[in-house]
Amino acid sequence: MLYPVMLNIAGKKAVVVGGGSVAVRKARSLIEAGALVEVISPEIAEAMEELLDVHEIKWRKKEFAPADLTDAFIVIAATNSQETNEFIQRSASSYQLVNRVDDPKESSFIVPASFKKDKLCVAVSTHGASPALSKRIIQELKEQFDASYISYVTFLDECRAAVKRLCPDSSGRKMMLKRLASSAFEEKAKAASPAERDQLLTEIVRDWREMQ
Ligand SMILES: C[C@@]1(CC(=O)O)C2=NC(=C\c3[nH]c(c(CCC(=O)O)c3CC(=O)O)Cc3[nH]c(c(CC(=O)O)c3CCC(=O)O)/C=C3\N/C(=C\2)[C@@H](CCC(=O)O)[C@]3(C)CC(=O)O)/[C@H]1CCC(=O)O
Ligand SMILES: NC(=O)c1ccc[n+]([C@@H]2O[C@H](COP(=O)([O-])OP(=O)(O)OC[C@H]3O[C@@H](n4cnc5c(N)ncnc54)[C@H](O)[C@@H]3O)[C@@H](O)[C@H]2O)c1
Repeated sequence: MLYPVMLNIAGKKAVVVGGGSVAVRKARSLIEAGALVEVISPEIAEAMEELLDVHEIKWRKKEFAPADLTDAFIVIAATNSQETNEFIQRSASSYQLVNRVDDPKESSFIVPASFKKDKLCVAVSTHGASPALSKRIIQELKEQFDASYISYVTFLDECRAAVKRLCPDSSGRKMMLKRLASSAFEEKAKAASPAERDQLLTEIVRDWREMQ
């Protein structure tokens, strides 16, 4: 069983070895997360050239060598050669995170299918059993999270900051935060205007104060 996490890789060096369609997909998501991406490959696909045109990423036009991994936080072994991918993995230090796109069992992490919009991220993995199914599950889940849902999540972020500021005791905070996350509150918040939303938060804080 793998351990699911949300990694902060902003400003960290990410080395993608290979320049084919799989490398492109991984490079794109690393860029979105703010990593400093370096692509190592003698050849790159057109879609990778397009990424190079619009983003601050480096392309080292060469075959992989262990020195390419210096200072890398994350490594993606995405060549079409099993031997090379294995060599990349063996060349990494134990503290570097390595994803081998051809071998989930030997990877220190695998990449889930995901949907990200503002504060909401939904990720699905089948532990490599069926990446195509992970992708389909995400496409189906995506339907549930329309613009009103995303703005509700953004509102919850503001509410959380307000509740932490206003309420010093942890059980009161927990009570309010659970109420904000309830489906009843979600329905009200999604239908409300910004001014009405502020009023909804005020009511929750008022109810808590009355209980004191
Ligand atoms: C989710 C997604 C994220 C991403 O890559 O960004 C992702 N693969 C995606 C798509 C996809 N990959 C493949 C197909 C063809 C259909 C099929 O095989 O099902 C499709 C579907 C398509 O392309 O439509 C083929 C494939 N994938 C792997 C192998 C090697 C092997 O199994 O050994 C082979 C066989 C190669 C061969 O045939 O030899 C391995 C992995 N792929 C993973 C992730 C990790 C496990 C995720 C999980 O736990 O579910 C893991 C283990 C490692 C990793 O890459 O991290 C991304 C969807 C992005 C999106 O939503 O658009
Ligand atoms: N994880 C996934 O989601 C997934 C999906 C499909 C396929 N795969 C696996 O990923 C592999 C790559 O798929 P692809 O479609 O991107 O392949 P591809 O053939 O399009 O690209 C391979 C890339 O690796 C580069 N390369 C080869 N040897 C190299 C070396 N020694 N050093 C640096 N770069 C080197 C090539 O220049 C090329 O850019 C497949 O062979 C398959 O095993 C994984």
